[in-house]
Amino acid sequence: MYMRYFSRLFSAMAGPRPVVFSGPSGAGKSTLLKKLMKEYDSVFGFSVSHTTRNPRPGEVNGKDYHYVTRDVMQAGVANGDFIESAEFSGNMYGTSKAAVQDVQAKNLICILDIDMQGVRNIKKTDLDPIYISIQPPSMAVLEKRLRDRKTESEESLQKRLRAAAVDMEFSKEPGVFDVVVVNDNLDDAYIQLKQALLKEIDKVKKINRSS
Ligand SMILES: Nc1nc2c(ncn2[C@@H]2O[C@H](COP(=O)(O)OP(=O)(O)O)[C@@H](O)[C@H]2O)c(=O)[nH]1
Ligand SMILES: Nc1ncnc2c1ncn2[C@@H]1O[C@H](COP(=O)(O)OP(=O)(O)O)[C@@H](O)[C@H]1O
Repeated sequence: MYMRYFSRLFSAMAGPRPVVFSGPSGAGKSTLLKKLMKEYDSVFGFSVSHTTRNPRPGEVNGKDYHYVTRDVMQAGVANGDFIESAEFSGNMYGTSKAAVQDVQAKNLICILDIDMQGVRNIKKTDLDPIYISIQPPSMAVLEKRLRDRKTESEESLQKRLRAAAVDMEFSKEPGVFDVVVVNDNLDDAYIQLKQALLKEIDKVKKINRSS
């Protein structure tokens, strides 16, 4: 009870509550969070994860991810530099302590885009974020979006679809997510997302106005 109170108090002192975005690969997390960060650029900051996967065309090192080798990533994890890390579709991904601290130091709402293992692990920390799951309307739509995105090999696509089926079930577990947004029509999904975050957005705007 007291521990919970103090961890809340400390996270309040550290700045606004972070937001976790999770959901299947191809559900639309990047699309939605980029829209959000564009509209509210002085409110949200992105936690730049590390990954061992190769950059896609258009992705920028240090902005979308920190692209590193497995050796570098494993050394960082062993050194305690990461809040959480996971293996997804044959690659390592992880949130460094520095990634979150960089955003919180600017008094911005820190956005984490992480898979379901990341969600489970973040729940064991005192980060206390708002958990949002972005889900596709169906498996068929998800597959079409992933194919149309043209970023994955057939093997990678199949791995992502297998993980997606597990993720869709996970999102239904009671008490895991604060909000589940089904991304069918993009504009509707975006409105739902904004609705879920409005209170936190207003808080940050107020704090930043008065400082
Ligand atoms: N646990 C964890 N998952 C991450 C992290 N960064 C990205 N992911 C997840 O890794 C998965 C694959 O990401 P990515 O390769 O960018 O593919 P995409 O989701 O299809 O664009 C997605 O589910 C991301 O949410 C991280 O730092 N930690
Ligand atoms: N509501 C939507 N309707 C149609 N296409 C969408 C919608 N949301 C996202 N997309 C497209 O689907 C693909 C996957 O979205 P993306 O944001 O990359 O997903 P994620 O980050 O969850 O892997 C992208 O090509 C994106 O442009």
